[in-house]
Amino acid sequence: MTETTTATTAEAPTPGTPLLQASNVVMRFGGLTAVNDVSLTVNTGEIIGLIGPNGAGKTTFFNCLTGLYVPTEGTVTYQGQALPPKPHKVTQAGMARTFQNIRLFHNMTVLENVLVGRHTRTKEGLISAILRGPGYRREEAESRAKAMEYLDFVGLAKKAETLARNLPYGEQRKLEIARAMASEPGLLLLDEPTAGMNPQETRATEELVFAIRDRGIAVLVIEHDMRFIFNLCDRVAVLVQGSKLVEGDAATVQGDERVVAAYLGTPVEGGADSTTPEENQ
Ligand SMILES: Nc1ncnc2c1ncn2[C@@H]1O[C@H](COP(=O)(O)OP(=O)(O)OP(=O)(O)O)[C@@H](O)[C@H]1O
Repeated sequence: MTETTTATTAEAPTPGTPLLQASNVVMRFGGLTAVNDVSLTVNTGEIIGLIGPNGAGKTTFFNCLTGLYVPTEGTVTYQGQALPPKPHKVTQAGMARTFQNIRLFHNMTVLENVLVGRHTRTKEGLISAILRGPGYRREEAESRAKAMEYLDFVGLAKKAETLARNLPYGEQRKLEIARAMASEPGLLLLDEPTAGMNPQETRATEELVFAIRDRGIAVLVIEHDMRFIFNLCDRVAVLVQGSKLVEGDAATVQGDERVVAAYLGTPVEGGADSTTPEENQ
């Protein structure tokens, strides 16, 4: 792996240029089409929201973008390059993500979790980071300083030596964000970052996402909390039953009767029908 020491902010391309381009992505599981011909562009400097009722295909679409799934059809490019269907290569290319179900190393400290997140930006690989090989130790001082910066950024610097499993739930989500940022992405994908948070934590997360954007990192976020999404996002795409129903700014999406119908379970022309009510707090 190659070393990249310059912060993403300094390398960020001109705001408004396409970063991620997903074109006509289809993902089928046997007879089920979980993602149906979805196209989405995220430009530099943008915060884009992805919403939709439970089971609409949001996480599956994320998995297609980040190399966990190879789409049945369609293409995904990052800065104009096709993305290899391997999560670590996608991270290396500049896309990092968090997971709906938090995936931390629970028996490692908060700081160690962020250090693991830096492995794509250091010469030493993930295994060496976990096993603490000699090369890893050499790079540790520099990586440690960087990791502490990210912990400070998300407000967890004081908990650096705490075991991840001992953090309250909301802070575990923040730690996932710090770990993702440690790979110095150009685009951060957040899968339900406020799930399980109280309103105060949710507002703090909103501020955190704005701060991430202000550092030159574009954000694509899945979330069920509508207030959060509409406060935050430049554009919002609505998935219903695997298909993109609407995409636009907050006013456009909120005013679209097909979106209201999809969330309330009213039949909609074109197949977006009878969806169960959503937990849109
Ligand atoms: N690995 C898989 N194998 C088979 N079916 C799957 C798989 N992953 C997802 N699905 C199905 O694909 C559909 C879309 O699921 P997905 O989790 O992407 O929805 P979602 O919009 O993220 O839902 P939620 O808001 O509840 O997280 C669902 O019907 C789900 O059961």
